[in-house]
Amino acid sequence: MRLSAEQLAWSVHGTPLLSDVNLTVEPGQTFGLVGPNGSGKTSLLRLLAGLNKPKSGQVLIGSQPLHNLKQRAIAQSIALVEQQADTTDRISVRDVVALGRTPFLTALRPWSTEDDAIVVQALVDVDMVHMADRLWHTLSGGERQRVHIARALAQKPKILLLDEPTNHLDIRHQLSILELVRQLPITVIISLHDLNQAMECDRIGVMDGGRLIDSGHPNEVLTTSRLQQTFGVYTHVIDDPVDGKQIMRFRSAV
Ligand SMILES: Nc1ncnc2c1ncn2[C@@H]1O[C@H](COP(=O)(O)OP(=O)(O)OP(=O)(O)O)[C@@H](O)[C@H]1O
Repeated sequence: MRLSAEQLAWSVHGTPLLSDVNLTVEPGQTFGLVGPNGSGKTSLLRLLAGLNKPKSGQVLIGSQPLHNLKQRAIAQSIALVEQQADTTDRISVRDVVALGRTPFLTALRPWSTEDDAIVVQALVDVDMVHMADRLWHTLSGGERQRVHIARALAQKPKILLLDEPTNHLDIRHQLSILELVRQLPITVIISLHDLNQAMECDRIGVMDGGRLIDSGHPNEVLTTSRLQQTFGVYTHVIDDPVDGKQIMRFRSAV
């Protein structure tokens, strides 16, 4: 499903935090959102998920303006994995993931064995099935992160929004989650601080000061001059002798 933002702006107490964001992510694409701390990545993802209301402009899923849809209808299409989602409830890992099925349950369509299977598959996908009966509050940061991703996968979204999903993960789980996300046949927007990992996305958008200042193919967007100007680092680009891909080496802060 296509996701677009048209002339999006957002402000808090009169302070503009996002301005003039125009973006289209085609069905099935993985779009990497990068930018320095405070550049507006989380704010944009929350607007795209319908959690914050734009001050002006609109978000479209397919051809439907998001603001015309009820929360339940949005949740049937879009899943968001936030950076800091927490709960103090005594709830098992399996039950956290089962929450992903909530938008699809009705009196006429109660919980079924199909939902059980979807929950188990989501736990398998993030390598957490062995902890299905553990209580949420006993998990480590990285384990919680993987459970949140499983909850979003159980939602079977057409559009998946992920806010720095790898920030607590060990390297093996970083790579496996990114590989999983890239292979999903759905539209994905993922914010990432690891710019070498972002290079694996189909397209990249760069946020700076609440604006989407550039977007396009990773090689065209993450140039050494962009890294210097926007991220404040001097970078060398080298070719990986194994697969010929470009690797960025960050030498020093500007
Ligand atoms: N509810 C709010 N009230 C006031 N300021 C806010 C609010 N939400 C975000 N901001 C500010 O908006 C700016 C963008 O924040 P945002 O969290 O979107 O950045 P980010 O690019 O995701 O940053 P990071 O890489 O550090 O996670 C920051 O300066 C932040 O302090």
